[in-house]
Amino acid sequence: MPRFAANLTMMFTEWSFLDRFAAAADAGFTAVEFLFPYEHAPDAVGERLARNGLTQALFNLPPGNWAAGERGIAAFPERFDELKASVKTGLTYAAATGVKRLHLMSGLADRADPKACAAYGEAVSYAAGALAEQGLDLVLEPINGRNMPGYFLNDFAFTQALIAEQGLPNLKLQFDIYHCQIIHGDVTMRLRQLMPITGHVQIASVPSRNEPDGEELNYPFLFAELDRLGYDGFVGCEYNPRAGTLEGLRWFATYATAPVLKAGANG
Ligand SMILES: O=C(O)[C@@H](O)C(=O)CO
Ligand SMILES: [Mg+2]
Repeated sequence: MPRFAANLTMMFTEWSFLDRFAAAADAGFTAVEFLFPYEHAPDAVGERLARNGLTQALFNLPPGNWAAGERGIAAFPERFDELKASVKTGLTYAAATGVKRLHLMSGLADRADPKACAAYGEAVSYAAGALAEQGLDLVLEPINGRNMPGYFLNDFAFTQALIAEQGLPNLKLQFDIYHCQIIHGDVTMRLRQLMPITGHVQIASVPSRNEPDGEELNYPFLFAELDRLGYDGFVGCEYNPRAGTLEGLRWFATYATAPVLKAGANG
C-alpha cells in the first residue's frame, strides 16, 4: 500500500501553514510534503513534525523569486552562486526536518539553449554532490507546460537521459503522475520503465488536479501498480481539493493507517 504524504501547499489550506501539520495528522496522514518552508524558521517546522509524529517526505530547494514568477534558477549560468547559497539554505531545513530528498527546480528557460543546458547540468551536479554529503537524494521533476509555461524541464525522456548521463546514485526522478499524463500519457508503461530511477511520486486527477478519485486516470489501478513494482517511497498528494480538504478525503479512507477524519468526512 502506498505511503501517502499530504501536500501542505495545496491541501489543508483552511489552516495556517504551521497548523496544517496537526490537521494532516488528525486526518490520518503520517507524512507530509510542501513546496517551500522558507517563510518559517527551520526549528518551527521541525517542531510541528515531531509534535504530530509526521515524516517530512519532500520539499523544494529555494526557487528564486517565486512571487515575481521565477520557478527555479538552475538553468541560469549567471546565478550559480545564488544556486550554491540556496542549496546551503535547503540543507539547513533538511537538517531540521529530517527530510531525505529535495527537489531542484530548473527555472523558465529554453531547453534548446546550450548555455541553459550546460548551466542546468552543472547545477544538478553541484546540488546532488552537496546533498550526497548529507546522505540526501536530489530529485528532478518534469513539469507540464500548461501549468508552467516555459519551464525548462518539461520532458520525462530528457530527464531520464540527464539522470543517466550524470550517473550519480543519489540523483533521481520525481515522477508526478499528473504531469506525466498531460505531457506524454502512457503512465503505467512509463512507471514500469522509470521505476529504477524514481525517488518520489506525486498524484492528482487529470485534467482538474483535484482528488485522485476519478477523471482521466484510474488511481486504484496505479496504486496497485506502484505496489507491484515494489515502490516503497512516498506518494505526495499534490492536488487542490474540489470543495474542502476534509470533505475530499473519502478516497483516502481506504488507505489511511490512522483513524481518518475526526471531522467526519468519511460519512
Ligand atoms: O508539480 C509541481 O508543480 C510541484 O511538484 C513542484 O515542485 C513545482 O511547482
Ligand atoms: Mg509535482
